[in-house]
Amino acid sequence: MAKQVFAAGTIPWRRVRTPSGKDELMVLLIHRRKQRDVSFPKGKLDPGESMPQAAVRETREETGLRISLGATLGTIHYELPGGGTKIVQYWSAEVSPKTALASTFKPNSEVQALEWVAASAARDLLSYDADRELFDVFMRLAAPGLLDTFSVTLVRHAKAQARSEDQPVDHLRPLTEGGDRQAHTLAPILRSFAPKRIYSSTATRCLETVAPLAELIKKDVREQECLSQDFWDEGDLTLTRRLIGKVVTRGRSAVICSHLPVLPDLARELMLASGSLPGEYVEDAARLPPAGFSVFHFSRSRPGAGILGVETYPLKH
Ligand SMILES: Nc1nc2c([nH]c(=O)n2[C@H]2C[C@H](O)[C@@H](COP(=O)(O)OP(=O)(O)OP(=O)(O)O)O2)c(=O)[nH]1
Repeated sequence: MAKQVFAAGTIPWRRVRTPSGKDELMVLLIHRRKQRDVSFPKGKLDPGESMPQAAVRETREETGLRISLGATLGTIHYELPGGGTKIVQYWSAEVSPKTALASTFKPNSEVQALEWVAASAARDLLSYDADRELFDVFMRLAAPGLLDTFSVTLVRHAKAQARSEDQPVDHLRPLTEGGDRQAHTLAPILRSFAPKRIYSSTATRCLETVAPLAELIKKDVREQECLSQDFWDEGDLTLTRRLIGKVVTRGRSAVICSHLPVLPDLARELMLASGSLPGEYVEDAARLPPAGFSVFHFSRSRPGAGILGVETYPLKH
C-alpha cells in the first residue's frame, strides 16, 4: 500500500472590531520558509499521538498560540511530491484576545511569518487547492455565524474487571490495568477540546475513567446517578433528558462518561436538545468500544441550529 502520512492542524480565527464598529472575522495564515508557501498551522503526529493532540501541539509550535479545538472541519488529502498520501485533519480554533497577547511566536527556521488576514481575503492567498477546499468548509460555518462552538463528548468507560467473587457488585467493578492505561491515554486527548465540566455515572469504572482527566484539568467530577446503568435499567429518562438539556443550554464544553447501553439515549437526547436531524450518525456515534468517545459540536449562540459535526474515536490502546 502507498505510504500514508498523518498530520493535524487548525484554522485559528478571531473577530476584530473595525474602525466603523463592525466585527470582522480574521484567520491566521503561516508563511513557511523552506516551502515558500502560505497555509494553516499543522504538522505530523508524534509516535502514539492522537490527531487532536497533534493539532493543538503543532498550532502552538508554529504560532506560539495556546488554543483548544473548536468545530471539526474534516480531513484533506494530497499526494506528496516524493510519493505517498498526506492525510491532515483540521479543526477551527478560536483565538481570544488574551491568547493572542500571550503568543510566544518568533520567526524561526520553519515559519517565517504569521499573518492575520480578513477571512474574505484569505482564500486567494492560500498556496494549495486542498487548503482552499478546507477553507470553504470553514466558511460554511462562518457565514451563518456558527463558528463559536462548544462540544459535548460522550465517553464509554475504559476496560473494567469482570464480576468476580472478590467484586460481585457490578457498580463497584474497577478498571483493569489496561483500562487504567486507557484512562490515562484519554486524558490529554480530551483536554484538547477544553472541557469545562466532567459528568460521570456513579459506577466505579466510569469514575476511574475520567479521574486522570479531572486531575489534568483540575476539575471535580460531577457524579450523576442518571448516567448509571442501574438507573437506566429502570427505564425513566426524565433526569437524563434534564441533564443533557442543561448541558446544551449552558453552551460550555463538557465530557460525559457512561455505559454502552446508556450512550444511544444520551446521543439521542443531544440530538433532540439541539433540534438536529435524526440519522444513523447518532447511533454510530454511540456504538463505542471501551474508552472510545464521540465529540458532538454545537453553536454556542444558537445550539438549536443542530449538531454541527461529530467525530468518533475508537481508542486503540
Ligand atoms: N501544506 C500543504 N502542502 C502541500 C499541499 N499540496 C501539496 O502538494 N503540498 C506539498 C508542499 C510540499 O512540497 C509537500 C510537503 O508539505 P507538507 O506541508 O505536507 O509537509 P511538511 O513535512 O513540509 O510539513 P509538516 O507536515 O511537518 O507540517 O507537499 C497542501 O494542500 N498543503
